Amino acid sequence: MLSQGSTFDAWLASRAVPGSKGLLLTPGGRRQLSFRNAMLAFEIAQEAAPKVLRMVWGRHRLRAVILLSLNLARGVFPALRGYSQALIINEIQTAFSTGRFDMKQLPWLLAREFTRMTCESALDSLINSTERVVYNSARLEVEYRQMQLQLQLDIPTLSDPLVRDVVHESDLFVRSFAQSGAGGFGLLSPLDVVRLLTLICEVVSHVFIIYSLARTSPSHSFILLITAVIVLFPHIVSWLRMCSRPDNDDAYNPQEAAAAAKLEKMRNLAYSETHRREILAWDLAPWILRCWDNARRTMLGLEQMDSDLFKEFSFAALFAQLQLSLADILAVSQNIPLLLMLQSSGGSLGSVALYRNSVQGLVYTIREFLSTFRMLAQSVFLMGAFSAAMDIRPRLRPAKCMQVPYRSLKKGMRIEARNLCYTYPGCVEPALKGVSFKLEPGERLAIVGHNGSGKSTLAQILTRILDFDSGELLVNDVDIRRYCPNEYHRHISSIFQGFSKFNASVAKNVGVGYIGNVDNHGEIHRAVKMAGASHIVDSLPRGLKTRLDASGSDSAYPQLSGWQAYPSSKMNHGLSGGEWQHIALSRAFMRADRPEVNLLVLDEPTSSLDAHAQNRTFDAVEKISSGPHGRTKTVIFITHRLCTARRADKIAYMQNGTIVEFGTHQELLDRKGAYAALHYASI
Ligand SMILES: Nc1ncnc2c1ncn2[C@@H]1O[C@H](COP(=O)(O)OP(=O)(O)OP(=O)(O)O)[C@@H](O)[C@H]1O
Repeated sequence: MLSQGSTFDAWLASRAVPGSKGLLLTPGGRRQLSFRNAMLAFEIAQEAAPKVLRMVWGRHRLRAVILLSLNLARGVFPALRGYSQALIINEIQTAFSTGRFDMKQLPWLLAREFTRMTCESALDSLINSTERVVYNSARLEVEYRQMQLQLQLDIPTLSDPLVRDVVHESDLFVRSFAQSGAGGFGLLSPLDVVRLLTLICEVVSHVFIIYSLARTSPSHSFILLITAVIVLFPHIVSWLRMCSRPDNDDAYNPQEAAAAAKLEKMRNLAYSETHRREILAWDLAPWILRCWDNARRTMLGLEQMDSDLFKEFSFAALFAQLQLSLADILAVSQNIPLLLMLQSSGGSLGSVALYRNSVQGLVYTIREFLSTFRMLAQSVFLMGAFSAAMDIRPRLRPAKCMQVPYRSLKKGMRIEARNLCYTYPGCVEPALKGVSFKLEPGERLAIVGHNGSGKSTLAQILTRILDFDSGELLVNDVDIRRYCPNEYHRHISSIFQGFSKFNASVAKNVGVGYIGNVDNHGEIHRAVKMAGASHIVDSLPRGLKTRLDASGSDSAYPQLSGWQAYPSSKMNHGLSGGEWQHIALSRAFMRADRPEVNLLVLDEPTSSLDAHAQNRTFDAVEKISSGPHGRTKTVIFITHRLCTARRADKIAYMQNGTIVEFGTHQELLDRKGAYAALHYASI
């Protein structure tokens, strides 16, 4: 759940597309430079910055202080460099103008310059090594927190699009922590504020030098005025240019925002491995490319330029010409202060060189400062997202005061559902309507019904993957909402309809079913055997070590001539649908027979298996869920095959999101209702 604090509100407000009602910038979209956004950034920084900086700087407090001090010191060095070099030039000039070449001062000045250079290099390398430690530990901290967040978010929490967006931008914030502003995505982390301080220091020292030099001239006010124009003009021009032509990748109006969303969708589709087969089989490539092209054109403003060619061309050309002319005038005018200074009594070649060096340094530093500042301003919004994301509480996790420890029953799990209702987010029609049933520990329940009748939804609610909207679900006579999902999951083994396939070895694919035994090949072999999959594993080239191809592509393509051969040991092996189902069953069996597991939930576990394999699987389930003294686990399975349903103690027949018939196979047949009709139709 998102805690709606002021950081979150300000972050959300910053994403609003100007002039649209409720349209938001795509996650990661750059915010416009405006007064409103500046205020929002300030609001976010006020609340989030101390929190984030405390989090990341806490790891190396002393080093962080050293880093800050060294960076401030570094800011003075460019001015010192100019000053030291000016003294050397002056000494040489004096020698030439007086004709006395003893130059006693020169070795001393050169030694001083050499010392300065050595100190600067030493300082730079000290800063780099300190920066590496501080940045990397900060990076580790934020990356760890982001991973932790990502792993604890449950499906109901992630079904909120705002949560997904805030997590996305939070992830971008984490990526901005690549060392020393090299963010990789043109992002800067808040730690790069240090760079701003260095640049401010540089500006101050250059200004000080220029002022000191100009002071000696009678026309110092004029020199300072011209210098200010020379220094500030390029920045004013580039600012004006930026205002007239904002960055093309940013969506600042509703059409661009819609295009950005479409662009993202098409890009995801093009890169998706999951959809690759359909894209090829249905020849979707031209359509994807066309949609992408249209969206990209809108984003880049190319359509508008095409239709408004003359206006765009003339404006751009005029602007560029104007800029060039003014730049020429300024280049010439740079010499005016130099001439004035040379005329004054204190004017010397050294001071002229120093002035030039400082003016150029100032122009460069201000440019650096502005671009760093602009990037940092964007990172403030990402920092807001990170800070808001860290406060997300997974919806399924109960508040501490509500939590109850799970207590196992010997014979399995007692489950009682009372009037459960659930509607998927964004849907109107409920998927579950007033579902009620009761299961005693150790009982086996088969859920049957037509497609879309709510069977899988019910399975996900029973396994606490989804929450329900209303009603009650008691597990061992306790409200399921009072159990911590992690703890509850320890007592369940499940297979879902669209089970996971990993691009990993067979051993890993099976072993993750009980992570404590992920490397225990003995246990993995046992689970594989229980699932009747030994013959599949034995037929693979490297047995349990064979890497599987989850994308469904055929790994046995012939090597194209001229292409570097990929070692066959690294090639992933494809499996058939039924073979994958055996792997998924083995995974579920990794934990199914553990004593702490009280419930097995199997959603169509044998849908791709042949009749023999299906019977063997249900025999295995029966064996796993029974001990020498009777049943030990409750079993719930979903099936479309009524011959397997009759193996259960009870059958729930679902229709339109609710259980319309509930009882034993015989009771339901005697009732002569929907189940009986389906049963007779299937034989
Ligand atoms: N993620 C989802 N978002 C929105 N609606 C969904 C989602 N998943 C399922 N539904 C809808 O909920 C209803 C119940 O779906 P459910 O998957 O539970 O049916 P089912 O009985 O398991 O179907 P099947 O036998 O085809 O697997 C359907 O109307 C379906 O369209």
